[in-house]
Amino acid sequence: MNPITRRPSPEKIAMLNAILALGALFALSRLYKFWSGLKAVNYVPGMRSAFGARSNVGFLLRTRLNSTLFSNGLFEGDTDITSVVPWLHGEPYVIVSSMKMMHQVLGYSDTYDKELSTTDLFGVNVATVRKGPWKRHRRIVHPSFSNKLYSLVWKESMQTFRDIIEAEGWDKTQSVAIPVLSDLTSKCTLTIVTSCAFGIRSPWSDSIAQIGQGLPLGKCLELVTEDAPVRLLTPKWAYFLPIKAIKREKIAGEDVASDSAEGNNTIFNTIIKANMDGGKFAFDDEVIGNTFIMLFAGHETTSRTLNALLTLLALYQEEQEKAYQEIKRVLPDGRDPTFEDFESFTQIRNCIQETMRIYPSVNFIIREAMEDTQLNVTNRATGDVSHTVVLEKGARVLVNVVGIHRNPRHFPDPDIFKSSRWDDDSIDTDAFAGFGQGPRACIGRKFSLAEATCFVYCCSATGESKLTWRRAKRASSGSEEF
Ligand code: HEM
Repeated sequence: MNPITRRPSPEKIAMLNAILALGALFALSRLYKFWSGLKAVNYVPGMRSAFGARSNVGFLLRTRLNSTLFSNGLFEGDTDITSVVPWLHGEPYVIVSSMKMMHQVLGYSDTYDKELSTTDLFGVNVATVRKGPWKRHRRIVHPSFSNKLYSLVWKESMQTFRDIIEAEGWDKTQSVAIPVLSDLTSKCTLTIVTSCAFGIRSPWSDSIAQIGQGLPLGKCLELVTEDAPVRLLTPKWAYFLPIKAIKREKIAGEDVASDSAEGNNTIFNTIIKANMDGGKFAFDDEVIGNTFIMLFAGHETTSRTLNALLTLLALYQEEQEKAYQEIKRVLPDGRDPTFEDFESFTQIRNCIQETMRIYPSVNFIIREAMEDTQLNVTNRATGDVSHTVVLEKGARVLVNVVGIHRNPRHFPDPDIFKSSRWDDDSIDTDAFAGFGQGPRACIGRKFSLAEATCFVYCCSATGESKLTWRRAKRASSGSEEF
């Protein structure tokens, strides 16, 4: 064959050149990304990987980085600092794992602020905005978090548990096997938070056994999104108009300015009331954003905590017994507890806190440096400041909650579930970051503690019941039996 005829055409050569040039450009851009990442963390030693600690692509591909970083919590080395610098996708982070360093980052100073969120699903809200507008947002939501709301949380939690027992037929059987515990806790917390946030009470009609992997979150959100924007955007006088879309029974029947109805203690109603100006609603996106964030901030977090709590109580029978004895002590007459009894359940609260220490449902908290600053780095063995690291404006710091909670300097025998450590005065409770720290700490702390306390009571109140844990027959199914 004539070799000349085998030569690629000029078009092919041009295309090949273009591909090579693009490849070279891409490689250069990744090299630049890596180099600027190293600079951003000021060359703090740590992981150098394809994907960053919070890279969505990394999460999708389930890279080793994402799983090892947060499950181990601690790192090799002499200090409580490390870093992650990705070269393919994601942001570089300095990672801190001690109480002192956490306080520098999350404390009351203007040096650090929230990392700007790229997506605000339902609009700007108190959890995502930066310091400037944050005070206004916090003022919008703060009135909701009162004892009136916590009483409602308590009542709804009790009611939800009664619904579960009836719908699942737990009162007719000696033992209950829960195939996937997270299905139960997730549905439970969603039911409670939608009820307390919006006054929407969904019946526990679908058995969790039938639900399997999928939860009716979509259905709930559908209900919520149907009502909320209409209510928010409709002036009061418009309720009298013969328009079907706004003349819903729910909306038309409610006087949002009145305090008399019990349902008016929902987060939604209180936010609306707090934003009424001379009898008119001060409608805007912020009210929507701030109401919806409660669903997201308050649902999965509490669900994961309940999941871990029940599992740990089942594994540590003596801790479960202590909680049970406390219930009998606080309620000797066998009555159901009310929210007024909440503060008396100190043992249960210790168990919840200890669960959140070992398995925090928010396992890292991120801040961005608003100015050039210095971070005082603590020594792993002594806790003293060993050196300082200079960070430039824009550097991102990840507070490793798991790392702090499992740091033996703060919590001796960190891997052991020991509720009594919270009665020990020598423990520095400021090292607990389960609900965050500083001005941006969780506003829903008491909400979820009340919910979880009530849940533990309800579990023990179904007769002389006992939580036990059995390994699932099929290891891959992840099911737990109680
Ligand atoms: C066990 C359950 C919960 C955990 C572990 C949890 C954890 C946290 C953490 C760690 C923060 C601080 C985030 C940061 O500093 O960047 C936070 C903030 C927040 N949480 Fe929770 N939370 C829980 C339940 C709730 C509930 C039930 C609600 C509402 C109903 C809620 C609403 C919020 C809001 C609005 C913020 C933002 C506060 C602000 O920036 O001013 N959380 N939460």
